[in-house]
Parts: sequence; structure tokens; C-alpha cells
Amino acid sequence: MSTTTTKSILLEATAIEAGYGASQVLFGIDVRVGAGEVMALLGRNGMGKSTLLKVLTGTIAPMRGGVQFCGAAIGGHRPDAIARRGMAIVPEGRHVFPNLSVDEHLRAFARPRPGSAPRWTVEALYKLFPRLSERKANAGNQLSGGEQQMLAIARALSTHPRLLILDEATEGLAPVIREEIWHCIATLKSEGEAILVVDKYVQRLLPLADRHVILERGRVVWQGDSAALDADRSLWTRYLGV
Ligand SMILES: Nc1ncnc2c1ncn2[C@@H]1O[C@H](COP(=O)(O)OP(=O)(O)OP(=O)(O)O)[C@@H](O)[C@H]1O
Repeated sequence: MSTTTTKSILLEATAIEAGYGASQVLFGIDVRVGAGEVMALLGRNGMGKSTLLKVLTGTIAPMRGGVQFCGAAIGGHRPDAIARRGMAIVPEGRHVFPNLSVDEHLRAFARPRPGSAPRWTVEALYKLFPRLSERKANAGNQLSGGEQQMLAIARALSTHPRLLILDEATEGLAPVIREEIWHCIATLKSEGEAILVVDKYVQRLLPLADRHVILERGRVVWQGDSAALDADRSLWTRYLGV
């Protein structure tokens, strides 16, 4: 079900205004992600998606507006404090360590979620990404782009996030590798993980996301479920350049 009730809201950003110095990029953004929900953030290049993610994850502080995560106000908090509360972002560009092996990546950052048995053990992560288990001993700089992306996602999962954010996770990957990432997202969804995904492959997001939010010049111009987005192709041409 796509509707979120007050009780199940995991992340809620309200009336967010943000930008860089004097240049304002976001103008009153309201978004929410419910527990177990996959939310897609869409929009053409430069419309403010990454800036919104920076606000949510604490990389930049909002000029105005608030962010609530798991019931606590986190707007303007530092990225490490927000990460400790259970928000994990896989940023655009992967960011794996060149000299750490795959196995070391997955063990070094692992953190259980307080009060529950660890779901994403190293073994479970290798099951999710069999390619990584074949590359256990390889260093980050010996991996292909797709393998680095998988490792970045697996490393984020090893921290047992309450919300996983994927920023352009399929960017620049070969179609077959993209499919592996989609498959991974589908598995995570079926396991009840909450995910906020930014990606330009709208067609592929339709079966995966419960809800879609479209940004245009720093404002939310449309939001709805996959059936509504699928049915109105004028949104695709007007706002997504598809
Ligand atoms: N560090 C920065 N300093 C100044 N302006 C920035 C900075 N980063 C982004 N911008 C500007 O903010 C606006 C929104 O960019 P943002 O990266 O949030 O868009 P986006 O929707 O994520 O697009 P893309 O897919 O290209 O990353 C753009 O006009 C961009 O030029």
C-alpha cells in the first residue's frame, strides 16, 4: 500500500528551502517515506534531487524547513550523526576504498541495528550479490564499475540502515549489470527495507517503487503511485524528458 500513516512515517521533510550560498535551489519541498516503502525521486538534471538528498543526509543544512527521521528532528545535523540514526546513502560515484578488499569493506563498516538480530551478515550480502562473493579478496580498485556499485550498496546494508538512499545507482552501468541492481532493489523491497531511490530509468522503477515524487526547478510538481505515473505519459514528457 502506498499511503503512509502518521504512525509509519520514517522520514518526513517539511517546507525545505536550501541551496548553495546565495543561490537557492529548493523552494518548499515536502516529502515523506513510510516504513517499508520504496520512494522514487524523479526529475531532469539540475532540478534539485541531489540537493534534497544532501539536506536529508546532513551534507548541507536547510535554510528553512525541518526533517524528521524515526521521530527525531535531524534537520541540520551532521552526516555522521544522521548515519548513526540509521540513514545510509550510496552516493553517486560509488566511493569504494581502492586498497580495501571486498571482504574488508563488508566487515569494516558492519553495524547491527540495536535490538534486532543482524539481517545483513556478510554471508547474506554475498547471497544478495553473488558476484561479490567471487571477488572477496579483490581490492576496490580491481573491481568493475558494476561490482563497485554492488559493493557500495552491500556496505551500506551492512550498517543495517532504517532507510537506504540510492543516488543514481545504475548510472553508467551496462544493461545486464543495471538489471542486477534492479533485482537487488526488488529483493530488498520484498524484505521490507525502506528505500529512497533517485534514478532516471522511470520505466524500470514502475514495478519497484510504491510512490514517485517529481521535482521541477526545486519544487514538487507531482507525486503519486506507479499506476498513476504509468497512466499519464504527459508527465514523462513534461517533467522527465522521456
Ligand atoms: N555545490 C554546488 N554549488 C552551487 N550550485 C550547485 C552545487 N551543486 C548543485 N548546484 C546547482 O543546484 C541545482 C540543482 O542541482 P542538483 O545536483 O541538486 O540537481 P539534480 O536534480 O540532482 O541533477 P543531477 O541529476 O544533474 O545531479 C543546479 O542548478 C546545480 O547547478
